[in-house]
Amino acid sequence: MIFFKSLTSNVGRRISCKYRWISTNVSEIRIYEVGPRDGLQNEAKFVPTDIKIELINKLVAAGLKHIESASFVSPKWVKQMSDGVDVMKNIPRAPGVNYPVLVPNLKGYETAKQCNVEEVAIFPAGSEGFSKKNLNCSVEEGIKRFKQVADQAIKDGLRVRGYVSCVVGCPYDGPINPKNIAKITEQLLDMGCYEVSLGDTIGVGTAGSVRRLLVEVLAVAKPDQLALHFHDTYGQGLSNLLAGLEFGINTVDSSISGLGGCPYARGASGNLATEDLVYFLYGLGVNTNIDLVKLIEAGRYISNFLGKTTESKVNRAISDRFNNSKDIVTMAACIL
Ligand SMILES: CC(C)(COP(=O)([O-])OP(=O)([O-])OC[C@H]1O[C@@H](n2cnc3c(N)ncnc32)[C@H](O)[C@@H]1OP(=O)([O-])[O-])[C@@H](O)C(=O)NCCC(=O)NCCSC(=O)C[C@@](C)(O)CC(=O)[O-]
Repeated sequence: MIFFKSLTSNVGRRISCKYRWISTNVSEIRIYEVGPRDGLQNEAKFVPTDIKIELINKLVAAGLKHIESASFVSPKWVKQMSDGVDVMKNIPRAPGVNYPVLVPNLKGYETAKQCNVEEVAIFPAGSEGFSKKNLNCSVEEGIKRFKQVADQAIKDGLRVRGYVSCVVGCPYDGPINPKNIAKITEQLLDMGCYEVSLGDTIGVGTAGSVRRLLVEVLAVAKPDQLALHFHDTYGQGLSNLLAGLEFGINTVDSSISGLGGCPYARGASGNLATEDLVYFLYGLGVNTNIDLVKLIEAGRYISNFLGKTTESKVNRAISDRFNNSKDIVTMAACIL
């Protein structure tokens, strides 16, 4: 804890010279797990509903409190998410756990409402090219459509989270001007989103481009209204995260086993792995209240089902060397 505080304040001082920004202390991080949605939506092999539910239960058992569990998008667009209703109706909802879902329009919202969700996420794009490919509309049309969803959800007493995707780069339009992202962030906050998650959808960001982005976005939002959502395509996820933490942002999206990617974002790969994030935060002395051993088991569960090697380096390092859970406990205890 002390080390982390001194790290943030030192880096904060450096940033304040260049960007006139004063860092806040971040001693607790809120993790927003996106594995069951962002993680699975790009998987070619259909994951049966009971496996999705078991994955969510394992993530709850590991201590995660915010788990994006499904999306109610068009099944013609993303077949993997077509069983969202069954997932949401059959998850045993644990007290104190938030199970948000992603919705693209009022039709998806109505389905979400029937499933008794407490939070929905809306997701305009940060670029015209990606908006067209992912939502079949312009950025402006997308904003109008999402405002209808936000208005209705707020009227119904639900929480609304916003995403902006392609915040650094777009596979169709190239580099993105941070001012455009700040404008969309402001529009989402004006609609009533309690938080806006900044998505580096194709994982091209670096600590430098993330800092430039945050300087603009933090002109319209407070750090506690933002979340960081990094894909790890170029291996920059953790360094980008550190750049974001320096600005006092304390909500981070991640995906179990580093699963993830968007079917409509060419070149997108997995999200920052939750196991790597938790290990990294433990190292900084930041409180996560997550059981790393149970998290590793959840990652192994879904990777085994998919027949894939985990994308989490932490999970791989531990799983490669130790094959039974007693050894994993020993190893984890040594690391921490
Ligand atoms: C927005 C649409 C629907 C427009 O798609 P469209 O084809 O323009 O819409 P439409 O209104 O013409 O509808 C086409 C058909 O889909 C149906 N439909 C329409 N809406 C729904 C719905 N909600 N639920 C169920 N069905 C729906 C509708 O009823 C119709 O069925 P038909 O009459 O042909 O039988 C489509 O483009 C879509 O679903 N896009 C979502 C794509 C997606 O899920 N992408 C991945 C998530 S975004 C992401 O991963 C990035 C993020 C958030 O993680 C951040 C980051 O990583 O950086």
